[in-house]
Amino acid sequence: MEVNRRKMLGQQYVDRRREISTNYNPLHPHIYQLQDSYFVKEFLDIVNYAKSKTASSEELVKMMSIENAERVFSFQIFTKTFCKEFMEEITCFESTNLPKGRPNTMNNYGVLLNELGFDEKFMTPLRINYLRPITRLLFPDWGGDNLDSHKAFIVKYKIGEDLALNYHYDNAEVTINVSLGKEFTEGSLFFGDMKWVPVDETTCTEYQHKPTCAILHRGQHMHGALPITHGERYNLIIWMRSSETRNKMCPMCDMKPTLVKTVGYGDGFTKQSDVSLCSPL
Ligand SMILES: O=C(O)CCC(=O)C(=O)O
Ligand SMILES: [Fe+2]
Repeated sequence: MEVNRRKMLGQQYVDRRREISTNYNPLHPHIYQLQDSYFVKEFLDIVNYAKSKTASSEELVKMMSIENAERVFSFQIFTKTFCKEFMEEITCFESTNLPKGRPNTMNNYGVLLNELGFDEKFMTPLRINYLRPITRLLFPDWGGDNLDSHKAFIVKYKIGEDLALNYHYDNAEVTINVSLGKEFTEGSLFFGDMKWVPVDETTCTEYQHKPTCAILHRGQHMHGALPITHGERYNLIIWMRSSETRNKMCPMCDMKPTLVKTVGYGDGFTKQSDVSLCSPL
């Protein structure tokens, strides 16, 4: 039953990807290919430092903001121009009648970026060449040095549509969450504790997103998004996965996964494009 559902989801992805690549005319074709010029200098400095032979996590975090929640770090990543063009691209795609898979069962809006064609030349080099040197130092215990796949998507909150996101953990070892804009009030992220800590023993802290900035956290660190009270909020979310870590235990059901072949990265369980039978969010 679950195997068939998985196969059907895989086929739906292939069909949507084909239909979108045939019929969608990108508004800003250049942004589908990652370039250094999309990043602010401070972020490139962080990456260069992280790549250096003598880099240490202690020195690396001094180049970032350390947030109130444990092991949550923030830094500016993209330029304003890039964020604007990226959001214009998403808005342009949203306005079409082309098919759209939604990021997960918690979001009714938003866009899966692999369907739009952002994986090969944008998200994959971003993960390998820029983010992994950082996660290698900050999250070695969560497969930070071998995050070998990802699921990248846009979440969107707007008055009259989705306003907030329930308290949850991600189907990820490490998550990066980038605020793209547009203009919004409220809508802070809140962090509790790791998922195995009872809720009544948890104290939450808030983080107010700032457009162009990224927040990096462990996927199993419980969090949610408070309602926006005005405007529109778009965020780029990349759930980064380590097959080595999750092949031993599925982060969603805490059991050893049973694998079934799929297309694309699936849920990131092996390097051979297989997917677990565990249900994602
Ligand atoms: O809305 C946000 O900033 C958080 C989104 C999130 O946590 C998720 O999609 O997993
Ligand atoms: Fe999340």
